[in-house]
Amino acid sequence: MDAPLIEIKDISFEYEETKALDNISMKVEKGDFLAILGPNGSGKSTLLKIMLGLIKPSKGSIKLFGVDSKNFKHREWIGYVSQKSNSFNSGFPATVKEVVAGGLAKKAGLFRRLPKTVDEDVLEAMKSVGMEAFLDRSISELSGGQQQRVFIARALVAKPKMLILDEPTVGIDHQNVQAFYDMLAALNREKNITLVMVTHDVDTVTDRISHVACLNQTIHFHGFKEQFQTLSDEERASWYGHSVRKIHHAGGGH
Ligand SMILES: Nc1ncnc2c1ncn2[C@@H]1O[C@H](COP(=O)(O)OP(=O)(O)OP(=O)(O)O)[C@@H](O)[C@H]1O
Repeated sequence: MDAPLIEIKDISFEYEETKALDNISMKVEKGDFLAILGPNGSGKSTLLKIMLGLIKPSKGSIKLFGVDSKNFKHREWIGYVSQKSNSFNSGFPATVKEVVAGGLAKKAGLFRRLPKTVDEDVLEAMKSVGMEAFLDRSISELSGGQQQRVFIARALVAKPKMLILDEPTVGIDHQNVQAFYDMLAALNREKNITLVMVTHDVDTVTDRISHVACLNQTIHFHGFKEQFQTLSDEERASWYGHSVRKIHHAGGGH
């Protein structure tokens, strides 16, 4: 069996006085579509940053693709779409094609030039997110949801094995959120890309994902979504201090 793509063991992290993560252990296996749920300030973004190697835990260890994160050499296997990527300066002059090709920069740095297949790679990435008709448009002309798809294509163009997404549906209206999650589910199923996603859209995502992790400083639940669906509202509320559903609705502006 393949090693887990992410294996976190007994990790803690503090920002000066604030304890953000307390003794977290979890695994992400190849093919998982994991939603990480939790209220504001529960450590979700911090956990993603640790997975990405952007910050180091104060305690514990992390393995990526079976290798200690300190020795892991294939950062291009892990694509990242950050929370802020779609809050784009509307005057930004780049075309969609240029933005997506920019996702090859990490690889290009390695080989000092873009691969000859750049146009094909960009087209393939754009097809995966259903946006091939928009290649020559200016990025600033697109809607929030369309821009978010372009940023996913930008992460996909480097052909990652896994994508980490921090609240990817912020700025996307409710109707388009459904189609957006369908697109992610297709990437997971058809392209076999493992997905780890922070989200507040509990009700909308549960049909598409395979696993759920509930975080509030520590992991209160991590398992198949079918197990998550059998938990009572009281049980979920006891981890959060208030109900997960309430978080979903109250989080509309988040
Ligand atoms: N750079 C920082 N300096 C100090 N404290 C921080 C910093 N970043 C986050 N924190 C604190 O660490 C805790 C966890 O923050 P984190 O951003 O990981 O939560 P989150 O679950 O992603 O929240 P949200 O849903 O609001 O995005 C919070 O108490 C937050 O205030």
